[in-house]
Amino acid sequence: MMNDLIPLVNKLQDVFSTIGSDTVDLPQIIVVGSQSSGKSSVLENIVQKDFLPRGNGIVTRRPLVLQLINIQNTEESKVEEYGEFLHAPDQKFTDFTEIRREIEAETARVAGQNKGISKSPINLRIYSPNVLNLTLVDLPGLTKIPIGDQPTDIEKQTRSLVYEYISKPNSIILAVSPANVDLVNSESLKLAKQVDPEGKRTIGVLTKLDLMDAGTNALEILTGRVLPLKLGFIGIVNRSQQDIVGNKPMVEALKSEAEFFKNHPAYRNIASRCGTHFLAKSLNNILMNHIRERLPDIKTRINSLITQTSHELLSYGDPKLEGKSNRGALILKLLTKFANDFVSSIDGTTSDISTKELCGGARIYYIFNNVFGAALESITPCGNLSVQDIRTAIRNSTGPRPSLFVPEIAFDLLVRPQISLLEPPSLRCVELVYEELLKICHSCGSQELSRYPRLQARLLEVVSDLLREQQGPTSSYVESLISIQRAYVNTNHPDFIGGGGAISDLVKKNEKKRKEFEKLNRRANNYSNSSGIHASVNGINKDEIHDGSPISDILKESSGTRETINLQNGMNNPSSWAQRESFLTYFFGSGNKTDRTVLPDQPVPSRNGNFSRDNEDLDKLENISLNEDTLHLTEREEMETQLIRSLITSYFNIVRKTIQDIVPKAIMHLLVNHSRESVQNRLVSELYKEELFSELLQEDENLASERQKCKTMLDVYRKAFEVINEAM
Ligand SMILES: Nc1nc2c(ncn2[C@@H]2O[C@H](COP(=O)(O)OP(=O)(O)OP(=O)(O)O)[C@@H](O)[C@H]2O)c(=O)[nH]1
Repeated sequence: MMNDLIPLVNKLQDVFSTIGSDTVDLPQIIVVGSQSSGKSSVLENIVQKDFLPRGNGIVTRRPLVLQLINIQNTEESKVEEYGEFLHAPDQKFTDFTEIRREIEAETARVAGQNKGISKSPINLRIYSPNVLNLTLVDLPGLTKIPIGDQPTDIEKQTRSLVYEYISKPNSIILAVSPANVDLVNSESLKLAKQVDPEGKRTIGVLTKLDLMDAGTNALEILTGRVLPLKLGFIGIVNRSQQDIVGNKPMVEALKSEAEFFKNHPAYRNIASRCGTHFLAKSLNNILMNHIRERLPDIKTRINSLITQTSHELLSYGDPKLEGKSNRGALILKLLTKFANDFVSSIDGTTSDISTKELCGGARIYYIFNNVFGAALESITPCGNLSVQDIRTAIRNSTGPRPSLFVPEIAFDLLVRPQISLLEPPSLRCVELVYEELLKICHSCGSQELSRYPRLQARLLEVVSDLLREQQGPTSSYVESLISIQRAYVNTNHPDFIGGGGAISDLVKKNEKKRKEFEKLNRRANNYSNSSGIHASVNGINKDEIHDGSPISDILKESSGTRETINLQNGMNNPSSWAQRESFLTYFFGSGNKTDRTVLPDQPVPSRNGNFSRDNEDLDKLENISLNEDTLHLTEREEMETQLIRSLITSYFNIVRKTIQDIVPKAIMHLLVNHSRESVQNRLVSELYKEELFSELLQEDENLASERQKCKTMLDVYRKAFEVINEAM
């Protein structure tokens, strides 16, 4: 069972190499060393074959994933040693020189001739009775100076490649250092220390022990007294350059190595823990234990990858709905999903509600309450009406001769266009909601739907058409809501300040005040003209008028202070009370529209401010509004203007309230709810047609390939899981 672990990881390695992903950190031994430290020699010794490229400069320029598989000789026959590349699975390399050539060719193919390095690994598997099961990754040697046409940042590139491999927590670092160089200068150990500071997963390999200066030895290092590594240091003697040139056979080299340790005075006692054979055995043990330790975690990891990837695959579409016979069901499903998304977005029940901005239904309510509300509020009821406009209206409604009820006609005349001011914001409100609905429908849809861009486009088209169809009638309806308000000016509205009831109340109140005042006045006279009492009477009266009387409210709303002062002065003067009352009744009658008080025929001011009973030429009268000197108003005109303003404001506020209330209701009913309720039916009736199916379900190429990739990954993970399950 233990011995099956390395082949198991080899299998996993192969499985994962097909997708070129390192989503799973598999246990493997990474060989790291500076150039000429003897890396290749160590590997060749382990394999007991010459098979690695040799030469000057960096020879290893791509990671080499070397899987060693032990095969046993049978009693009858000796098995054949051979190598196999993952990139050429059908080729069996029995000649190891061919393997070297293939590595060189494959390196050049991807990394170029004598140039830089590449991250993409070469996978080589060697079957031999002389190897123990092992998986090693040989990496480019750490270099300092670029040579040939190597890129100037070759050192950085190599380092980052090495770093990438050794920083994975499941990898074991085989740090090769030559014994004839001070250990503190070992590049491989320096790098290993960065990713494994406690030395838990680093094995030190000391090469070139035979090249150390006479009288020196590495016993201190090999026994772990210089640098404590949990997995220890192992001393090695590889073939020298001379041996290589002289083609010294591998078997001979291993023999010489064993002799070296056995006979060396310093290493004699630790000879059994030195040399290539011991290294291979140790690595095999270390790797097996390591795999056994990591396997449960790896299994869990693969399991979660399966879940994750199945989920992702599902997001591309239900595999049960694949195939021609299921096209109808698939379209229906996608239509329904789209319609449901649209509805739940409006209802605010969608699962992925944005937290960054208002959207969907909430945004529609925001439009109603804030945008529309603010737009209506910002209209000043008489903002665009000058004193002159009002007086011109009064004069125009008077005609050539001053007649009855003139200011009421003027009020009517002036208030209608003011009501029209409510139309643009109301129509804008319809537009905003329409745009929001369009936005909602653009945000509906899923990964699955985006797989079918034509269907998606048609869905959007159909819903946009539906919305557009509804927008027209909604706007017309809202327009007519404003027209309705303009059609009849209801001065009897209970909230209207000029309403019959309100005015008669005002008149009654004023009458009461007048009587009280007269009573006080009489009493004051009885006190033989005591000046102190007079003052107090006047004081009381003034306060009362200022305090909450409807007319003073009207005045507060007015903008012109001059008019206000005039009117108030007039009211403070008891003698003008009768005149004031008749003035109010003149405007509004005595509370009964059919029974209006007729004002005595009074003179109307002409353009030069004089009263004239003569008939004026109509044309001239119209021109008055253009004439500067007409701005001089009589007291009476000021009062009229002021009152008309107040009436317009009061009436406008009533209409505005109604519009603010009714327009959102109309939009909800005619545009939002209607689209919400009919979207599903509309989509089905427009798109659920057999003859459209194949066109609508044309897949997006990119997404189709993404989905395929996802499917392949899932297959790989499932296979890996199976492999582990069989072994555990
Ligand atoms: N005498 C002796 N020479 C060695 C030993 N190890 C390696 N060499 C020599 O050192 C030189 C470099 O060895 P390689 O195995 O090619 O070193 P490398 O680390 O793989 O070098 P690159 O592939 O260039 O990164 C060769 O000439 C080897 O013969 C050793 O233990 N003793």
